[in-house]
Amino acid sequence: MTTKTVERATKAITVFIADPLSEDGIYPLIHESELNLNIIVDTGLSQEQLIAKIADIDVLLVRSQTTVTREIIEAAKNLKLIGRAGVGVDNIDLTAATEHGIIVVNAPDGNTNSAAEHTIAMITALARYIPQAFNTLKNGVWDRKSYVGVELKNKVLGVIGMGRIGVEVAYRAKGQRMKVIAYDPFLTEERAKELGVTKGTVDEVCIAADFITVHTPLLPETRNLINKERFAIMKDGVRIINCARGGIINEDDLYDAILEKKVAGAALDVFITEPATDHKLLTLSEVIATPHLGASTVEAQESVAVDVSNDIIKFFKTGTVTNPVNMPSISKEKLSQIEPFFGLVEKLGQFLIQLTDETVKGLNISYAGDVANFDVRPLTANAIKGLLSTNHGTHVNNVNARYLAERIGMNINEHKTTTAKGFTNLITVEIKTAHETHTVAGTLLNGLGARIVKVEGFVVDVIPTGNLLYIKNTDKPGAIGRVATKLAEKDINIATMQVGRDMVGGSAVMMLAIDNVVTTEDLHYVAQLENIDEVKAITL
Ligand SMILES: NC(=O)C1=CN([C@@H]2O[C@H](COP(=O)(O)OP(=O)(O)OC[C@H]3O[C@@H](n4cnc5c(N)ncnc54)[C@H](O)[C@@H]3O)[C@@H](O)[C@H]2O)C=CC1
Ligand SMILES: O=C(O)C(=O)COP(=O)(O)O
Repeated sequence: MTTKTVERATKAITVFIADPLSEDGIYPLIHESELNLNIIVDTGLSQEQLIAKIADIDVLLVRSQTTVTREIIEAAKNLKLIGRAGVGVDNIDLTAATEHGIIVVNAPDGNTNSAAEHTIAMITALARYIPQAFNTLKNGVWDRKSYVGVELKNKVLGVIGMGRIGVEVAYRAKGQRMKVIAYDPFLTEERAKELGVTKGTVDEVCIAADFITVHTPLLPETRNLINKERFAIMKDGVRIINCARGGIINEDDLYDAILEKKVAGAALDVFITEPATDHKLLTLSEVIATPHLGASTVEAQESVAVDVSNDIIKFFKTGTVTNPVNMPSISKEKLSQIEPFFGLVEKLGQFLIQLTDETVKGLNISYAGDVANFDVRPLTANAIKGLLSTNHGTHVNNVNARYLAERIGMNINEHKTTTAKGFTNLITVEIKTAHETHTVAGTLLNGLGARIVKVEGFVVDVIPTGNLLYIKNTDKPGAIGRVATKLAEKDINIATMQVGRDMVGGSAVMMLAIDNVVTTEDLHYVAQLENIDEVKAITL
């Protein structure tokens, strides 16, 4: 006997790098041997040029230069993942990405030190007029009079946004013997104490600080956070630093505040529109600036590129990522706890949607028993995926399931309880439409896999796979026989049959596993039988 080896060519995964990334940082991609990666580096493209090139790409990798618009996302028909080698994702249309089921990942830790160090450099340069003095000297003028600065020691630094970078800036400022007052919605008194900073509101920070630095993302709530009204309550001669995002500080109001001498100086690394070469703030001698260099160090660039490259590889190998932006972040350990339930919840969703012809308005999902101890958000997403994929097709995935459901007005509730009515785990999903409510419950049986154990409140034991018939009937003698006979007449073979009832002579259900797909005509045929109330075909 001869053995023939059939080599199956894996389809190449095209990774398109649209902004300059560290070559050393992308070595995980370059040296990846199991995945068939096709890496294209093409930077500095206009929107139109990028749109023309990305129809078939699987992964788009960017920094802050490329704005990933809805048009780009829609033009990239195969796009599965957008990687941001850095923190801020305000240049990516997250709504469009989520809507299209595209996962967005970033690299939140890799440039923290560099951004914090740059901020401290900017504070020092601002306090001592280093760029202005250097410029004068370069022009041949030895001017010691115009550049009398201020010390940092004992000055108050106001930090708005105490995340990764804000905290690192606060640490370093304390090294300069500055006093730090900080605001962050998540900063507790205990944490502030631990960090050795005073906790204040945004206004309290503005009132108390000699230097104010912002370290928040650009969000609707943080846009124009520092504006005319806030400048008005600041100390005269306050100095402002923005190494986070253009727009957190209102640029027009800052310009006016500098002209009015309210603000003694500003250090800016970021602008609302970048590149910002022709900006009115740059005409002011009180303003020093860098062209978005906060993360531009060898170390940060290598680190963020490694992180995002590793996440791309992880995604294509395991379907999970470490730094998701548009889906719940969940650790590997936590994911492995819920992994066995993924298939079950999806089937429960698929089952329910086939019980109704109406639009689903609400979904209640209850986790009982051991499963209630876990982070179940991805399971709920999978149940929704099961529910929606029947009508929305294959583009529903874990990334966009909840978004799509909420967009069509579905109200989603999760409930957890430790008591599981005799089961180790029990997941019950209920859907509500304008006129109907349907429920199904399932469990994982030790060694036997997934089972549907309740349908519309009736106890059953069904393997959730293949072609099923759900029949609701009145509990009268002969119903089962008549159904079996009719199906036989249509040449439909019954593989298994489960029956359940609420009480003798009351409502009853039959759950049949059948070998064929039934037609609408077959369903009508069975539905017309005596004492049969409802017949639904369910394919799982
Ligand atoms: N200039 C540059 O090259 C770089 C800029 N950045 C930017 O720096 C900023 C901070 O980055 P990270 O510290 O890594 O992010 P992070 O996510 O660790 O921290 C952001 C903090 O802002 C807080 N926050 C959210 N809304 C707020 C509000 N309304 N008021 C006050 N605080 C609020 C959050 O609670 C969080 O603690 C981001 O905008 C990021 O894009 C980051 C790296 C380099
Ligand atoms: O990580 C961030 O948020 C940054 O602003 C860094 O941007 P960059 O990657 O240097 O274009």
